[in-house]
Amino acid sequence: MIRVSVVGAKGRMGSHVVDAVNGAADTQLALALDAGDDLKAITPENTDVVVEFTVPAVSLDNVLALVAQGVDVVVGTTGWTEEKLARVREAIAAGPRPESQKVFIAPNFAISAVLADHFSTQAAKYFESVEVIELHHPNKVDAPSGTAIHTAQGIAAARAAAGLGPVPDNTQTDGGSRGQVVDGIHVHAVRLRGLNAHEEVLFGNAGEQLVIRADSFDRGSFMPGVLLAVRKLAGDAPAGLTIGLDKFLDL
Ligand SMILES: NC(=O)C1=CN([C@@H]2O[C@H](COP(=O)(O)OP(=O)(O)OC[C@H]3O[C@@H](n4cnc5c(N)ncnc54)[C@H](O)[C@@H]3O)[C@@H](O)[C@H]2O)C=CC1
Ligand SMILES: O=C(O)C1=N[C@H](C(=O)O)C[C@H](O)C1
Repeated sequence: MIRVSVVGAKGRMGSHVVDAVNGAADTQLALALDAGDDLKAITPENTDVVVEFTVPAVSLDNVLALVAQGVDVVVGTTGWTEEKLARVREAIAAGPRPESQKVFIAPNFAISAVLADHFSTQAAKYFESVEVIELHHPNKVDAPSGTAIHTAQGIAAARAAAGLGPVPDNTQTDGGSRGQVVDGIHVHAVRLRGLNAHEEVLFGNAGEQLVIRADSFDRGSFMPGVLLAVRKLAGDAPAGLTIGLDKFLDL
């Protein structure tokens, strides 16, 4: 049995992870912690893998603490920047298990979103225009979504590798309607009661359009991906920091 501790266990995602861990035949819940609890309770003696779904403001500190305690971590929380990722790599190198420590961070665990991201990166070099729209429940604290940032970054990298220039845009005045620009790609965020997690990537050429869309209607859609990551970290995932569920899929 893989012993799994959950940090952020009372949250929307954390509570689903607790249920998923309790419901799977090969995992068992070790500790379920939330704000105010002492992370030091999680040790290699009681936990094989920690799953961390909290808030962007605290996730880095949680991961650094867990790495210092020598436990492997699956992270679903958003808000990761290159600077924060560098801090995690440094912590692994300076931690108690530099050769075997595993940390896995995924902007999205739903297969539909991972594939939409993957297909968007593939499509990127064939289109002059592209914009990303993400749509979420209004309780979400960050905008744009971590997934949308990741998608935009992947599209921008693919465009750069193909030698494409900037997307065409003759906007002369903008009060914010053109969205946030991530690596040159415009990203728009919608918050609407009734929605869960959705992303649409619009590609355009003269006379044609491609739309790639992923819809997660229920948080249960993230759980197979979370359990896959837990099993990979308890199994043959490489040591060090790994980013993106696509690394564990045969894409
Ligand atoms: N990677 C993925 O597939 C997905 C990622 N997310 C991301 O996961 C994160 C959490 O989302 P939700 O569960 O909807 O948020 P939420 O607000 O429902 O849950 C966050 C939980 O973290 C707890 N928390 C806050 N500070 C803490 C601390 N220092 N230590 C331990 N627990 C602490 C809160 O009390 C709360 O229970 C967000 O960043 C969200 O964007 C959400 C859905 C899917
Ligand atoms: O807060 C959410 O709900 C979600 N957050 C993640 C993100 O910001 O990309 C993943 C998914 O979109 C749901």
